Amino acid sequence: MISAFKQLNKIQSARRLLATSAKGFTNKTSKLDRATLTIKDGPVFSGYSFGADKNVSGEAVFTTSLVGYPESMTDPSYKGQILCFTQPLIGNYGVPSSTKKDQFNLLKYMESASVQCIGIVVADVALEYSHWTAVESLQQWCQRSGVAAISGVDTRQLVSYLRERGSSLGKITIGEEYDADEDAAFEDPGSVNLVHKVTTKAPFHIACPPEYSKNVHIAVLDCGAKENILRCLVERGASLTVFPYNYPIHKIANKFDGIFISNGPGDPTHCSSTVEHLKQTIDEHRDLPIFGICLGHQLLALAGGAKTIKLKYGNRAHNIPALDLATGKCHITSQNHGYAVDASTLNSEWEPYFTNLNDLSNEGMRHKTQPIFSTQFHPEAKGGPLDTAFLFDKFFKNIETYRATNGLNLSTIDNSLLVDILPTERVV
Ligand SMILES: NC(=O)CC[C@H](N)C(=O)O
Repeated sequence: MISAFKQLNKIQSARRLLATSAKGFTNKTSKLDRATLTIKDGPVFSGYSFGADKNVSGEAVFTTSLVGYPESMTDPSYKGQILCFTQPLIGNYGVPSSTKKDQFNLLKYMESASVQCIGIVVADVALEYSHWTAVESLQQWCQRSGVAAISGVDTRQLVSYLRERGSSLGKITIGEEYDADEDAAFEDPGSVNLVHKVTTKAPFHIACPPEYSKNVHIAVLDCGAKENILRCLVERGASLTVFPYNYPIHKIANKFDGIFISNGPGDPTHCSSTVEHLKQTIDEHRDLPIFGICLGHQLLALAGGAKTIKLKYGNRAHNIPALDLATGKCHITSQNHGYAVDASTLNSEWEPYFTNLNDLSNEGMRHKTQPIFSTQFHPEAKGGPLDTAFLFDKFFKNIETYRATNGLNLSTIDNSLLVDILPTERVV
């Protein structure tokens, strides 16, 4: 099998070499170096490096999103992965500022301060770009960020393989012809606790500007929260205190109006302390609103006694249909996940909330008697459609009800005190 792949790849790389030299794979100043993408026990693709001069290894996954490469590449859930774009031309609108902030002191264009995937794979890279927000090219951004990037890959062949065999380990190596037989071990980012790498190292506080404030205070468990999730909470009127993912949140949950559990990278079963803390929070604070997204959904499910599974190749796209089991409506959703909740393991206290209409996997759940719900998809989008943004409003509605019944008894933390004593940004 492997030698058949090698044979095929030799022919393909010879063809590609002819095609690319005919096109003159150069930018204004330099010729692109050769690079190789090697899939463990699978095909080898030769192409051209337009990123960092660095060999990387990780899980190779693909997204079918058409736009949003800056958002995807800075999404902490992609930590340690090699991301293949099926959209054949990537980079044509350049890359916006990675430091510019909005009125909430959140990054305006990016989902975190740095690129999180370790490498990208594209069929064709646009070395020239044009967009009013762009400050650099994708090539410049990858080089500056130490991210390996390979173009000239037949991404249709790669994705056919990954769909057939499932997500696989891969390597991008820079330089002349590369011999896969001399390969060192492939690194499996799924074997380590990736959340530990992306979570804030200490609590920080985001104060809601007075013109937006509804005096709501939410505790966020940061498993690698996307910036736009934080924005969706703050712009609806909440101040946020953001905690490391393993913070014993049950001990102080009564000081907040609600708990939010974020997205994040890797296998949810690596976060056993979070699961334990959530279990206690659910048991001890029975009317406290809780909302989880993606990894947050999976952790809540584990806390509720359900199980998670690894999907064959995951769902990474901006157009995945999810059936709302409460209303019978279909929403188009943004997704990025490799694991899923096994809905058949939800106990009688929980019910499925949404179902994926492509592969029928679970897309959300809700508690039957407590104000707790969660989604596998990303209602905050960035990139992707806003069909399910109403779920943030639902969380705030639950908070309103909670405050109406518990307001006077709530032992809240003085917001102005937190502004004074906590940092205002993620602690790295
Ligand atoms: N976006 C996410 O939070 C991803 C969750 C989890 N790491 C998965 O791959 O399933």
